[in-house]
Amino acid sequence: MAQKLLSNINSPAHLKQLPEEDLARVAQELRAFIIDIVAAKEGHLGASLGVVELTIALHYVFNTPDDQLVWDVGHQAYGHKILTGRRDVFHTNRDLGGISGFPKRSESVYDTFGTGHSSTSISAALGMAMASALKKEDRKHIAIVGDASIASGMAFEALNHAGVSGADVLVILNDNAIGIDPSVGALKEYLTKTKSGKETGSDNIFESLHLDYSGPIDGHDLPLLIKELKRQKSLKGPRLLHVRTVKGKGLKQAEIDQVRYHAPGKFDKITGEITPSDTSKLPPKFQDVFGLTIVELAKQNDRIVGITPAMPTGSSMKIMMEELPDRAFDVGIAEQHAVTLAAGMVTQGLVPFCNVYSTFLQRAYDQVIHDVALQKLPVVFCLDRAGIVGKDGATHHGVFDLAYLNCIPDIIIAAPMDAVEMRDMMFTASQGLDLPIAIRYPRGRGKIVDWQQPFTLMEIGSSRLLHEGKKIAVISIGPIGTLIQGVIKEEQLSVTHLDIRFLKPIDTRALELIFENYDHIITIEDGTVVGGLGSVVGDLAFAKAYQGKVHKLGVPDSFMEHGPTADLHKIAGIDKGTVLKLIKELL
Ligand SMILES: Cc1ncc(C[n+]2csc(CCOP(=O)(O)OP(=O)(O)O)c2C)c(N)n1
Ligand SMILES: CC(=O)[C@@H](O)[C@H](O)COP(=O)(O)O
Ligand SMILES: [Mg+2]
Repeated sequence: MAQKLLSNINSPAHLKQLPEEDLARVAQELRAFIIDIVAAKEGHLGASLGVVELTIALHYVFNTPDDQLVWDVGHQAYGHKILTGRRDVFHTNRDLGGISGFPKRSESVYDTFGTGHSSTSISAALGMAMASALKKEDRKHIAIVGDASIASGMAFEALNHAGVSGADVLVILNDNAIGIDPSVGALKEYLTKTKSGKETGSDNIFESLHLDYSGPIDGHDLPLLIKELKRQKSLKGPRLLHVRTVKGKGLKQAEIDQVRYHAPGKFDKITGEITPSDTSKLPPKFQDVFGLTIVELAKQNDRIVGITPAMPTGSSMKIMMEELPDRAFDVGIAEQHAVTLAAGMVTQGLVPFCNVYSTFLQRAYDQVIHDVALQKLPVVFCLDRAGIVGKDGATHHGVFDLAYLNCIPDIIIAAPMDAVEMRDMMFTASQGLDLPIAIRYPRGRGKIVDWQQPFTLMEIGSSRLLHEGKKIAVISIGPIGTLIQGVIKEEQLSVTHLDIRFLKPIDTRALELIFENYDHIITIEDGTVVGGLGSVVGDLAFAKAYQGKVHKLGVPDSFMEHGPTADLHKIAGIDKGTVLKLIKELL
């Protein structure tokens, strides 16, 4: 589609110069532009398509960036980026060195608050509004939050405070009745029932929280949106505008299959069809190893249950939700609740597998310590997307878990090298442990095709010696060990390789043997080098007065940007080239 209008919009000021009648055309062009680029470059599609009109109306009515827009999660902000001076670089979205897929303060003054994790926008906008009030500045603060994200505890905490704050904050609830997967919970039903102004027959939940509620209104009706936003602009105080939109709006397939088109990968920009790829002969994704294995285990042990906070598709918990619907639960974007719910279940004799993306477990840190580890409740945490995740970038890399879990007493920390080990770890955990366990594994596929081997019970804290050599011992944790195996084999290196498997309890006997027999130890992990495997081995080496040298390879002490995972591994120095170079230098 010709970008007649969009090609002249380099900032919201240009948008504002257009007559209101032209905005529908801008919406068409903006949608086409997003589809064009995301079809080829991948990324988050559905959410951005759904807020095209809302984005245009917000920048048309409000005086951005002086008036501050705070996007929740930020995966819907593509239109916002394109209208705020990033149209010509939008094709670099999520590339190494390109723009981020999420709002980022260092990228633009229009990105008022960095995001990626959900449910932060109301707190942030409220903070800005309170600061403006104290500074006696007259500007508007607007949080745009989705129906799944507003159901999270943090969003509720902010709403509860906003209602009594007196602050000039507008919360726009972008209600499309879906998260990545269908939204869950009573609030979803409440929002669906809310027909106009106040829900008939009962108090409006937002008004009960002292927010001035308006809506719901059609979020694709531009004239109506503009009229309502102008009215909102003239108001003051905490208020909430309920807007109904359709996720994927404007691309038929994306509207029909909203889960798939949340982030569909490459697709045909004309037909909308997702580019087919034959994955049948590939090794499975780790998430599917989880999803298929938990069903297998749960069929043998009726005490096993599954919990996911809003990621049934991404974690493959949906396999269990389909096969054993009474025993697998999507609790919504509620990581803290998911963890303590699991803890509660353990007290009653269940064996909950609580599957949380590594990066999102950060939000439930206190629950892991206070509700689980402190009480020695054997919750089985399956931490998906551990390590560098690629194009989602700094907000989503699961690189801190080894470090943040390792300092907690009474928790077992495991990382399988491959799918077979992962199955065995899950099996071992399902047999009943007396401590909680975290099993971390990365985004993407492993290397083993024939992975559904009979289960083997593992000894907790035991490592696996994979190769014996001289002078140098490489200690790996997780699937990065496969890379080490490959390097040793291809280059016929005479080095020792230990798959440590458990960071806690660590195999001190195996490590002591290494301290006694090798001049150099290389630790390698897909996680931060500060506090992870390298630190643990380094500390133990020091305590044992090891005379050799410990070389720690891992993600450096800085936030990793976005880009293809392989490129980021190189930048972090956990790639084949770096390992080989180091070994050759040491040999
Ligand atoms: C704390 C946290 N948990 C989980 C996610 C993963 N996640 C990203 S978007 C999303 C759904 C958001 O749904 P909603 O707020 O309704 O926005 P929509 O996608 O419908 O626009 C989820 C669960 C996240 N980003 N942050
Ligand atoms: C925006 C968000 O948080 C999710 O959509 C995330 O990008 C999912 O990551 P995966 O693609 O690894 O499931
Ligand atoms: Mg939604």
